[in-house]
Amino acid sequence: MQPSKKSNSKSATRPLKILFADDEIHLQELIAAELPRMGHEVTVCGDGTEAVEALEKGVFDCLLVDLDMPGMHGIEVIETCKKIAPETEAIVLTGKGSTETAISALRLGAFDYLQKPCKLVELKALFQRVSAQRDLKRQILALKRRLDRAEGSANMIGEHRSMQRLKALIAKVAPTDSTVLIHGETGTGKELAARSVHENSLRSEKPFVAINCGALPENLIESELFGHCKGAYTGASEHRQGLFEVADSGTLFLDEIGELPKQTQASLLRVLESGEVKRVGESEPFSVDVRIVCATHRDLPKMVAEGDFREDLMYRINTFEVKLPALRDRLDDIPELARHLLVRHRPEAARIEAPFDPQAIKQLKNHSWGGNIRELANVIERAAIINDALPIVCDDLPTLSNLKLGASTDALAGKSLREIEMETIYATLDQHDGNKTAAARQLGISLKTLYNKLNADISSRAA
Ligand SMILES: Nc1ncnc2c1ncn2[C@@H]1O[C@H](COP(=O)(O)OP(=O)(O)OP(=O)(O)O)[C@@H](O)[C@H]1O
Repeated sequence: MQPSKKSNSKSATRPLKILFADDEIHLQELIAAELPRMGHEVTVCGDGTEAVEALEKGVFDCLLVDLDMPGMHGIEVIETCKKIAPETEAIVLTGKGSTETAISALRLGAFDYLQKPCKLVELKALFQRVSAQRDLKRQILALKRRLDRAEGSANMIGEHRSMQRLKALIAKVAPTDSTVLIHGETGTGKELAARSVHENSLRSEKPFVAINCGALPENLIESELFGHCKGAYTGASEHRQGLFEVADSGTLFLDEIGELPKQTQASLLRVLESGEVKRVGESEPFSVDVRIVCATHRDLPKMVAEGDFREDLMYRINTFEVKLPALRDRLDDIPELARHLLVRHRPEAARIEAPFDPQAIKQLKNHSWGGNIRELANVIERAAIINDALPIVCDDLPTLSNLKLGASTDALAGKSLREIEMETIYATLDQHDGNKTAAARQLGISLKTLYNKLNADISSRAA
């Protein structure tokens, strides 16, 4: 989707899909001609039964319904509408003297009522309110989902060169509508980076909606992304908006995109290319204006080569790729990060010059941080629970050997120190895919010492 020109949608009335039901022919003709002129799409029905059929089949933003119609009464239509499509706003048209019935309609959840003969300007204003109300509802929904995952602001801590480069890239790409692909190991801050893209974009006032593509069963993911119609499958008892709709005019963050099932990859590609979404079970697509940010810890080109990820989708999403550094490659950022994470639990840490004892910082800097900042956040949270005073000291942290080797002392007993040392060296090399410079840095020894130890080990085995 390339919606840049639509991003001025902050105050404009969003085009609505309106269902109109009235038995008066001249009104049907008027509405069929005038509503499209206001920019809306309208389906006209001559009675209540027809309106209910239309509600069963499609999704509407708004139902405009007369009360006194032959056959099914308007009130019944509203009742049915609230059952099968609770998100559709109902507006009642009443003749003189039926104000009481209109009030019953409001009690049933109707949005408002208009008395006949009504003026087009009144209708227009009402649709503006419906549109604003729907925007608000979407935002609330998105906020609720965000709140569930609330983890503070999108402020990315880190002054290491790699972080400075990353922040500069985000600042450049954020105001555009380009799709961004964020690559990084687990816990490196991919979601935070995605939020930062959103918050620095022109869409910052609009919803930011996140979904972990690996967290939902294959049969639910399409419905979660694109929505579904009532009856689309067993258990779909009402129409439901998908996240593309919820994120409309905002940003949709597709976390762990590499985990998306093959079939959904095809559907997603269609949506990204056409800018149109079709709810599961619905035949008519509708346009959405969504900026996409994806993230993965997987090697997508490798997945493509192995046939697990669509090549065309990869090229569609990697327009702008950013890589998040692992925490072990920016250990100097640890003091600031640790303070930032501690403030979440102990606000007073923000005002203290040294909320951590220097030895504790040293211990934190010595660890390999396979789980990156998420792991650091857990260690800090645990420390904040153990120690209710500041500064945090070494005793409040898990012991370094446990952290570093990830092994119990039982597993080490019976081995010589030399064996343990070599096991640690080989495990660290494995972690760094054989990169000796990175392994030596993490082990806290020089590259030369690492070579000496490896050579000595090889010679002793050969002897
Ligand atoms: N640069 C940063 N500054 C401050 N906090 C950060 C930073 N990066 C990550 N965090 C924090 O670390 C935790 C993990 O971050 P986030 O969820 O964004 O990582 P992720 O890469 O998306 O994780 P996963 O791979 O598990 O999905 C969060 O609490 C987040 O706020």
